[in-house]
Amino acid sequence: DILTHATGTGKGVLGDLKTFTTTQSGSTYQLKDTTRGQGIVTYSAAKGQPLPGTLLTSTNNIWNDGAAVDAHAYTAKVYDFYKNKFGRNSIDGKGSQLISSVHAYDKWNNAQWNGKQMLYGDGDGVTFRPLSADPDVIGHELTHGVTENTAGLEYYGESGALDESISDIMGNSIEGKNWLIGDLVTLSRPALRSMENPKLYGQPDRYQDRYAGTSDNGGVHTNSGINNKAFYLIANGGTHYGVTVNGIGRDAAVQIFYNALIYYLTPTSDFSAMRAAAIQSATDLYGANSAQVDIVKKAYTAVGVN
Ligand SMILES: Cc1cccc(C(=O)O)c1OC(=O)C1CC1
Ligand SMILES: [Zn+2]
Repeated sequence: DILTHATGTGKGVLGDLKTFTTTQSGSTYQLKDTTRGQGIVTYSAAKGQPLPGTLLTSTNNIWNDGAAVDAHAYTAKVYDFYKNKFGRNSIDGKGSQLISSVHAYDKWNNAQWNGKQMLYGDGDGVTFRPLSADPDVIGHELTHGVTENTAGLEYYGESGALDESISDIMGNSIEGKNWLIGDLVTLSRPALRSMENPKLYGQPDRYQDRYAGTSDNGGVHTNSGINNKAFYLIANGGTHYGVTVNGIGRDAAVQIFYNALIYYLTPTSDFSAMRAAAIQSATDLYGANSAQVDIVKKAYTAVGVN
């Protein structure tokens, strides 16, 4: 069969109509976008099929699986963000295929990068709705893949919290609005995490209040709040524990963190190394005596990281 790309239409989980790129193969359409890197391919892993599950197809290019529509359309949005803003071609920089499986497991309140692909649960309808419905979730999961291919931050303790924070920072920058993570998919509360006020959802907002226990790989989803707050202060500005920081905007701030990720962070980087990496990236971009470098220093001082 001759394979040509086509434009599919469908409603996302929240009932919003969207268009996305599909592949026509004879009289069938596949949820496969061959116009981006080596492809964006979206599967259904319903009923516990072995991953990635069943490639989604349609006979008329009109799609009614909202979770799949969102996963496919938002993965293209994340791909375009990395390509257009950072010149990065997919997770590995070489256009590697972006594979997503929706309906993973049973009422799974989780989203995951499993080292090879993205997985999205449907949620149980109490805690979460289907997790691919929020672009910051897709940006978060795909960024775990980018981090693995770059700094390789170890997923434990402080380096693990940085891995989590970098994923939140990229996911938030891709969504490009508010400072909440997962706000479109959480049902039992307004959001999963707040970068503006981490304490709203049980995260520390300064280093001295960090979690030092062993649960959740040493608190990777808890202590990420400290670095998320530093990003918020650099991007938006604010006064935190008496330290006032002027914001430089989300767009400039995320460039500092992407450069830190690909040039300076290493598998065992801790919070202090994150501060140094962000200062060095700002120095590279704006000069040693720039206002931006001073803002980065102030933000990390505000969250107690020196
Ligand atoms: C919902 C969830 C549970 C456990 C791990 C993750 C994880 O990917 O670390 C997860 O996904 C997120 O945090 C996304 C950003 C909302
Ligand atoms: Zn994560």
